[in-house]
Amino acid sequence: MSSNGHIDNKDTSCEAFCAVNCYRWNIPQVIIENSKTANYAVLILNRPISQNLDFVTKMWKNASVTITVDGGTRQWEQFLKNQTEAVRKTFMKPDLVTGDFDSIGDEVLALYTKKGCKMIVTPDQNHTDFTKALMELNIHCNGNGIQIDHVIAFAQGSGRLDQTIGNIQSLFLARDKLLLDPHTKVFILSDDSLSWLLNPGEHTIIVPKSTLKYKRAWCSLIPIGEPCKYVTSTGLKWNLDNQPLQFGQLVSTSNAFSGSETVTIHCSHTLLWSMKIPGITKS
Ligand SMILES: Cc1ncc(C[n+]2csc(CCOP(=O)(O)OP(=O)(O)O)c2C)c(N)n1
Ligand SMILES: O=c1ccn([C@@H]2O[C@H](COP(=O)(O)O)[C@@H](O)[C@H]2O)c(=O)[nH]1
Repeated sequence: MSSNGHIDNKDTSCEAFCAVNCYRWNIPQVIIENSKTANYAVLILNRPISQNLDFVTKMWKNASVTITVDGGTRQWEQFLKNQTEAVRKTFMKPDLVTGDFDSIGDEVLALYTKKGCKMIVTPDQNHTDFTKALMELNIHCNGNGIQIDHVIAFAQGSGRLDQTIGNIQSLFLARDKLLLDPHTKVFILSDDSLSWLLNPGEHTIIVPKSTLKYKRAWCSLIPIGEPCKYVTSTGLKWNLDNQPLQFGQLVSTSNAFSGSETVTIHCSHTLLWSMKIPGITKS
């Protein structure tokens, strides 16, 4: 085992990582009951917002910190434009607007500056605007005594593939470069897909009832960046039993739920987990 408590890639025995990292992912709390039980930040990345008004309103209003990221500010403005005056008034301005401001557009830049938003220019061209927004979120939280349990980044799988992959890189950077407090978890929400990294270790995922009820609810386990030598799962339609996941070999896409309220995953290396959250998009 490495000094930071993670499993070395060379350490291949299943038993070696059993006692190391245990995680419980209460997804109903993250996505459905957030107002009561969690402190979180919302980030709007530069993709059209496809979730329904009720969901977006709830997520935004109950967030401890809200950030629109560069062209994400334009997307937010577009989302508001499509709402009634009454709805528009209920949305406060974002706490921060960040980015290198190459895609926010002059008009929206001027509008949000005039609204009195805190505009933070992040010109560094070695990191994406998403990654830099996470860094600014950390500075904001530290400076204002805010503790957040998780971050929900509104994104989409559509659009530029390099940006979609870059967003997954941001998940790795947040974890490996400690961009945020280590207990703060980062989720990407694309339409009705929620995705996050599973560290090497044991995971229990509490599955929302809406997902269990939904006939075609899917989930996936993707070995991003490196093969995952051992994966054992319960609660899935196609469970893994101490099996490897690796591109060119086996990758668990289009998996499904068995009906159990919890899924357990025991993995030797990092996996990207994605799952369907029904009822949060417009259609
Ligand atoms: C090896 C390497 N490849 C590529 C880049 C270029 N690069 C990486 S992140 C980044 C900023 C991207 O900004 P963002 O606003 O997130 O995306 P954009 O819409 O401008 O492409 C740039 C230019 C780099 N600095 N180093
Ligand atoms: O196709 C896309 C484009 C962008 N993103 C995410 O949004 C931020 C900000 O993008 P800008 O183009 O600078 O406005 C970017 O860092 C990506 O995280 C995306 O996901 N897909």
